[in-house]
Amino acid sequence: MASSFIINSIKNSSMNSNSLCWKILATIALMVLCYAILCMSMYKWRTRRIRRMLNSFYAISGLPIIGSLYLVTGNLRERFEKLFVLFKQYRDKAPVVAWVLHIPVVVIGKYDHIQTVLGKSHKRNLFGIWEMTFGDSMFSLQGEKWRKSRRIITPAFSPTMMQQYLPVLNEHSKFLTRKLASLSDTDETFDISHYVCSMNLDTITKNMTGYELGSLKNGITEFQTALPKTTQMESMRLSFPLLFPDFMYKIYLLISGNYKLYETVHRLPRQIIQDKLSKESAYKHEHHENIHNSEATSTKTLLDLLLKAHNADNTFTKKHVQAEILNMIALGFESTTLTVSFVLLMLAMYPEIQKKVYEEIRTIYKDDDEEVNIEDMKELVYLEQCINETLRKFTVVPMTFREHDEDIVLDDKKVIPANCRVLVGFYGAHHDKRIFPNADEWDPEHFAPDAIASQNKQVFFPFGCGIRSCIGAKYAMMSIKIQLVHLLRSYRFTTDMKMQDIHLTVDVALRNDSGYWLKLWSRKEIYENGIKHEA
Ligand code: HEM
Repeated sequence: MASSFIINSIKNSSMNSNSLCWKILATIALMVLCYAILCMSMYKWRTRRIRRMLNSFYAISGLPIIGSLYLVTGNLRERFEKLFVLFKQYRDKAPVVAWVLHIPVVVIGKYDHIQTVLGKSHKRNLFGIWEMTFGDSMFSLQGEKWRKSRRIITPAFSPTMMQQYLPVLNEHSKFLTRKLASLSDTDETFDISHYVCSMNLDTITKNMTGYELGSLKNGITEFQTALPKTTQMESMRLSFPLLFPDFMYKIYLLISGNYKLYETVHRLPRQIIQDKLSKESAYKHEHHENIHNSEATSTKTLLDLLLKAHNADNTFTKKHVQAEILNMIALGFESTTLTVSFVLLMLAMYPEIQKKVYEEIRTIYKDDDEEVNIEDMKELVYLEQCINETLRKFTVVPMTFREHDEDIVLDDKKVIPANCRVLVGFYGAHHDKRIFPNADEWDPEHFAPDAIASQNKQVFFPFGCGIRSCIGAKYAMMSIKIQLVHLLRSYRFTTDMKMQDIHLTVDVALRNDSGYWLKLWSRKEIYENGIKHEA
């Protein structure tokens, strides 16, 4: 009797506490909903001019609260496929309006609109995405702060500095070529991007900071594994409106245990700076001289420029230096890795074109060990056509966002209102058949000298355009060419992959979800042993 009384009271009290819990949760949910509705109404009121002006634009359908995001749900691969279908569907109607939650976004994809918008715009607005990765760097900053960073960093890409980068690029490319020898002349396929990735990470780190990472020699670093995960997570954020506010995203990271990925990513620039400062202090100690006059601090790398700026101006903090180093390494190594991997995959799929590239390389370089320099590179016209075609077909940075302080009149008299976000679709412009007749194929003839001469306008934006275009464009092209010359003059690449095996995904960059699976055949071996595999 007593025990059943106790059990009943426990049951009652747990039912009571359960229902109390539910009541509290329901009240919180109601408050959150009311707050969201209030914010949205205020936002609508503030943006009434934008909405009125956008009435003349074709609008992609949107649902309450989530807007048009329901059209591009799924994993990154599914999202890109859906985006591509949407792009085809709305291509001729562009510019169109889509809705990210309740926020209107004008989507443009025609080359003349891109030129107009990027020519006038200084402000990249990515909905706060990637800010946790790239923080206070030039990539995320706006206005005067961005201008200051860009001013400090620009000299790192001067002609003199570009000359200085050549030895490391040549040396690392030779090392990669030697390393691949163990994989050559067997029928086994391997994903070339893993090797190219390590090499590019080592190269950009060494050239920008003087730091030896040694990931190609010693194996993949934790930075290399963590970085793509953070950028992918941040891209997925766009599909989950609940994760838009930074504090919600941080809670998610803490609960899922992914916060440590960010710690790993941010550890590398800290370590590089620490290493540099320790070396400087050891040098100073040893030579008893003012470090600022010493050889050890003469401007050799981007890191030297950044530390100099930091010493001269305390508003340019150590945090800024760290962010800029991370930004350069991250943006630099991923984009060049993807381009080199895609070019090799395409050349493996098109042996006739590979043969033509090889012959061009051989007319300039007779010896396998010859260094590649800036003057020779100008003669690699056909190789450059192949690189450009790859950057067109697989636009590594397929889109960006802008926001303007003033109205922008597009050529056909449509006006994008001030303070309205714009999604700039480079990928769309690169797949316009009026400009690139064979747009769905990989066809280097799109960039043949005659074809380019007939286009007296800018229609190709691999590195963006305007004031916020890629600061590393020249470095990237130089690095890509040097790697390809070293690899292609030593090996012939083949693949079992077909175009239909390529499945694109997009986070901060466009990549092939199914990898870059190649076989390679040593050219010397073919030459010496009689023609086993015709080059
Ligand atoms: C194939 C290689 C590369 C491609 C396709 C590429 C593409 C781009 C594009 C399209 C933009 C402009 C985005 C926008 O307008 O919003 C950009 C910006 C940028 N890129 Fe690259 N990039 C490459 C290599 C590099 C390298 C090697 C570095 C550094 C060494 C670099 C550093 C940057 C930085 C810092 C920005 C931001 C510039 C600013 O906001 O002022 N990129 N890149």
